[in-house]
Amino acid sequence: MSELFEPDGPHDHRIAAVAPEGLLRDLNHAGVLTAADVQVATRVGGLAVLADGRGAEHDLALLALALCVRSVRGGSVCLDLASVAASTEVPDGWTWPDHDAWCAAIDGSALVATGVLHRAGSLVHLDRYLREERQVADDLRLRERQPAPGVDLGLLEQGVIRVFPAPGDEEQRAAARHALTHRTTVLTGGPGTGKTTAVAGLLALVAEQAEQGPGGRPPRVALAAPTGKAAARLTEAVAESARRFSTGDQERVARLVQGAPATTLHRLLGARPDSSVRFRHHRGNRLPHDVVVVDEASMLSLTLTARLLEAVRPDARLLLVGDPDQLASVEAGAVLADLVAGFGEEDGPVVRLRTSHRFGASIGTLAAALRDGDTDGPGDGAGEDAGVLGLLRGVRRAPGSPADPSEAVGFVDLAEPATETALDEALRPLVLPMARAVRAAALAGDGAAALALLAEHRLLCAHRSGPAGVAAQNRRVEAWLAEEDPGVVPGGSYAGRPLLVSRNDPGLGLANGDTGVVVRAPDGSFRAVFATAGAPRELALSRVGDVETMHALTIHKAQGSQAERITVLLPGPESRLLTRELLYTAVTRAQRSVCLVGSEEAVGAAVGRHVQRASGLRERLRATEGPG
Ligand SMILES: Nc1ncnc2c1ncn2[C@@H]1O[C@H](COP(=O)(O)OP(=O)(O)OP(=O)(O)O)[C@@H](O)[C@H]1O
Repeated sequence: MSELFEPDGPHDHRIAAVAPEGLLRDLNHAGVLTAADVQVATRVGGLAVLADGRGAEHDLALLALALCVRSVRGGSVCLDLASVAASTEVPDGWTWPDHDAWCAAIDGSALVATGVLHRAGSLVHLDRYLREERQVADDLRLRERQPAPGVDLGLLEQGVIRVFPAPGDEEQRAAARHALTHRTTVLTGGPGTGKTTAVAGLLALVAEQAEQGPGGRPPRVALAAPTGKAAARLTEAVAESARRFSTGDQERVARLVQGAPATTLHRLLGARPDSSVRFRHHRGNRLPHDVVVVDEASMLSLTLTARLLEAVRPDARLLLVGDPDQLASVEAGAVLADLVAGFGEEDGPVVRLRTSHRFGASIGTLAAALRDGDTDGPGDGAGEDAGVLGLLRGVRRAPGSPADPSEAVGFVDLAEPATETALDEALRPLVLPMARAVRAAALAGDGAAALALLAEHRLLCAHRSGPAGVAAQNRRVEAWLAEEDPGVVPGGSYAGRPLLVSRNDPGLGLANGDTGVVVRAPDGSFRAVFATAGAPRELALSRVGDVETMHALTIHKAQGSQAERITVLLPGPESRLLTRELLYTAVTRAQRSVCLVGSEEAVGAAVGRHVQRASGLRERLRATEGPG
């Protein structure tokens, strides 16, 4: 979903200076198309006409091209002519072209003749995305047709029962059997359903099989994730999950992980300084690994998936792990959700874990209601089947009530629009005690304690700016701290200032998304201590470059991380960032309790706004032979 903008006036930079009269200009002035969308469409349209040698380009074809560019900007892989009308707000009096006339104009255009656009049914693709979509579907289908990897089935069965012995481990046993006996496994499940534990078990079983193989050579394993933070967490989480296993299996996992700690997918594929979409590993120079595991696969874009599939050896095992209901990649594509929908859950590579081993029932119930998009529930809004609002009404707290760690879900219901006073009153008891405790530990010079306290609570916002955004909450918490303690300088650095790393810095050993805190050293100077994989990392403040204050952070940045207690501050219902996926991702960051702060209207708006990313991938995967 692309965001609309409200032009400030005729000189707004998003208004195209030279848009010719007609459809494009109308939609640009209405804030549907940006100047860039219009300029790309008119420039490329002009070039296509020149190459094609016929007359001027048809307005309707240019409109499709501009909307394709807009769709990609909003995360879709293509434009869906059938749904664009329903999902796009247009000015009064605007009418969408007739579907058949639009298709005919596109088909007869120079844009199609020169291969810029491709139409199949109601989907219109830009060339690059069509090629990537076809490649992903073809590579996956080819992998499905490969002979199953050779395994000793007797040894596998013994191993599966040893690693996952309990009756409650059945889903993980099935996942491990699938992953060992297939080239491709798409392992999905909500938070805490034991995906990481299943990965750890799979590694133990692959290692055991290799011990019996020729030469006993250990398998070459790559663990990767789309972001540095998720990769660092994966290394730790796999080792941590293996603690459930016998000593022998723990050692198997430890040997594999120590030899190859998780890395970002970009680094695994071999990032090149000259290109962000081409890598050192590709079809002609495959990755050497026997097993490639990609975690947080909901964040995979179509382009990165295409590059991954062409780099993995055809006979290697590939395991994509993630929760398809979470926010998708910032770039175009919702590949994991497409794989789940396209392959279905029977007989294909998709294996789903359903039982949550982490939450108390209520966070799980709220997450499930959000996933199903159930606002009010089928009944009277109470009891087991209640929808999201029914559940929240049952746990409503008065603004100003303190955090209650015994309650897994809470809801502070604010009238719309929330005033500054109401926000202050609601947030203060939920956020300030922890900020104070972090400051006290930091003043005492206890970096480890300050980091541990910081990890207990996160305040999450949808937006960076605006009254319910991250920047305003950072200012709010700093003002509270400064009121009671003049040592806190709002906007400056002070003991207890929470930090969020905003750029990878391999030189300092910091990854984008790492968290830290400023502490007072024994000599009175300030130092920054970061929670990185392994031991905390302490640095002089002067060496730390790209960091932000983190009394609050965006839900997008929190994806892939967790905290004991989460407070979610909802923006007003009009916010177009507010979607079901966003709220689901926020709620599922909580390990013990979550409190939503906002209006019922905002909750309703989030549940009702389901991100639909247009893509042809699921249809391609459903078809035995792709649609071409
Ligand atoms: N079969 C099981 N029985 C009981 N507890 C389990 C089982 N599998 C995993 N757990 C525990 O449940 C918790 C969540 O497991 P795990 O981290 O593997 O889930 P996940 O799906 O990877 O979660 P995330 O949402 O963090 O990706 C962990 O504390 C783990 O030890």
